[in-house]
Amino acid sequence: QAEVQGGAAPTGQPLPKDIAVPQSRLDAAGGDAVNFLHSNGSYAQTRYYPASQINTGNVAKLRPVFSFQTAVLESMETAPIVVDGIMFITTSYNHVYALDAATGKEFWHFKHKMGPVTTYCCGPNNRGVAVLDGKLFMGTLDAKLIALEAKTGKQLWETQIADPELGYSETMAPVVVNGKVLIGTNGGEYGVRGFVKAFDANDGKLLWTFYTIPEKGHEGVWAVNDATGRNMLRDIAAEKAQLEQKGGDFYKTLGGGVWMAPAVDKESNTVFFVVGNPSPDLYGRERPGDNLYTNSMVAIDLNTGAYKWHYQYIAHDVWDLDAVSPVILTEAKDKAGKMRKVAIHGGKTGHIYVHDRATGELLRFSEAMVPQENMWVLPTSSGARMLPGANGGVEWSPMAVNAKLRLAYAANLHQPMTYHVEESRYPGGKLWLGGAFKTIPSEKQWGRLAAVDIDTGKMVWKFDTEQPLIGGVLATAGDLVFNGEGNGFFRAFDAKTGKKLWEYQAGAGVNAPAVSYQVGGKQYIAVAAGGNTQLDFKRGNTVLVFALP
Ligand SMILES: O=C(O)c1cc(C(=O)O)c2c(n1)C(=O)C(=O)c1cc(C(=O)O)[nH]c1-2
Ligand SMILES: [Ca+2]
Repeated sequence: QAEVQGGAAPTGQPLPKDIAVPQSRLDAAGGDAVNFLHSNGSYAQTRYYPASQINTGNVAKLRPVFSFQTAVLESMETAPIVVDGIMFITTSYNHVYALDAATGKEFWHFKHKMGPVTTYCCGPNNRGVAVLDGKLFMGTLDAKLIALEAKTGKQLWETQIADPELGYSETMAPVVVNGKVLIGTNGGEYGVRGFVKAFDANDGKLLWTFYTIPEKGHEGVWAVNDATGRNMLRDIAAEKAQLEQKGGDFYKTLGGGVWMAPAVDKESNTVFFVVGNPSPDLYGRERPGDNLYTNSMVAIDLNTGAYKWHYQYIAHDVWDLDAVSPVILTEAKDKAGKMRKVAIHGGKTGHIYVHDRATGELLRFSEAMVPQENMWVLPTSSGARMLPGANGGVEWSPMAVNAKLRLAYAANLHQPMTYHVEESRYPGGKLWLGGAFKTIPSEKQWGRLAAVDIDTGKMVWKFDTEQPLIGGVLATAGDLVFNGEGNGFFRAFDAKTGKKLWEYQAGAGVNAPAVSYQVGGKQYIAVAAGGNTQLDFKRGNTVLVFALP
């Protein structure tokens, strides 16, 4: 139940104006070339920004306008939200700042009063706020949802989403729609039972819950192959015998986090998201069956949370290959050449999957964007080498789509790993991997920004980087693509060719998705440079903002 209070008082001063973002503005956000109202730009999450003042012809002149430093020197994954010249950013450990988006002047600073228990697997991250009317919403590491008054930073209410003692925690940016705040959970490394919940934006009351692990039927269809038709080397007979013997009660600890923002199709009233790995990550004997709906795309009803369809990429995953990069809603050709409404996902597997939006039917999967090897070798106690490693392919990094060019842009990793398994029982809300995935020190790691034709699945261009890429992509109507690297380089590319047109050294890892906006008719690009915990890229505490001179 929601309670009003809990948070520390914000420091600073109120905004000089009211923030007013009614539902109509959120609905129109994809065509709004002034603001950036959703963490991934719109409910369709294409991260395609419709302003072209900064474009292929002039981006070489892009230069910093200001750098805003937070008080928290830890990994930054925030997607700034920009409303009428005011920017809202978050940091690790759930601080929120409101600043002038043209000058960097700080208005207020809110610091969440963290509870004693936090159980995040991969860094104390936060990926941003959501906005509706005059309120901001943020999920916290101690598994709360809080609402702030946007004008002052004062906390309006907070509600406990789930029990952090059991491994529940929040890193994702919520999505607000029709008065509901939608949020999932992390905890795939802790034996949670994953979900997406809807809370009332007015008071934080729970409206519905969709569990990503059904109580009955999580064994699925005993799939032999993955989504691309490769045999996953399961011992189905042994799994069936295990299920017979132990029963299906382990649904309570089967994992299936949802830790990136869902997409929403208002026309069909549908919420689309992808579900992370089963628990424990590498030790499959604890959890016979397909482990539905882990490693799947899922569609549910916005009003009720009722199941519509799912498509599972990897049944009975034993490699921590979460489906995680946020779902994008766009259109693409089917095999017969007919344009269809689609939902797409970039996998840790290194494939982009294109689904019919109404049915989930897999229309195509792209060629592998990064090297694959030994798929699907089973983990062993001494370690089995398989590519991609457990971070992907595509990590949580949101992709972008330029529909005019028919291209999806994906930030990839190449990180050779060995997968190790060890017998392991549920440790009661503590980290529960059932083994380990280890990078191979003698093998080179690198990254790849890939542009994939969504109508054919072919990689049209690629730009290889020194370091594995994590953080996400922004595409703009200026035919540009923006992406950062852990070594501090933030770059702009020609969206058609992949030619590097501009770069800037930020001094700390640029491992967050960029955004764009305009103030007073001038277009800006903003990105956080705070490094990344999971890949141990150099930490920083800065949001950098760029514009033309
Ligand atoms: O299964 C999960 O619940 C879960 C959650 C998170 C997270 O919320 O940060 C990550 C992962 N898994 C994960 O597997 C992973 O590689 C990862 C990287 C990061 C990050 O922020 O850089 N988070 C997470
Ligand atoms: Ca995971």
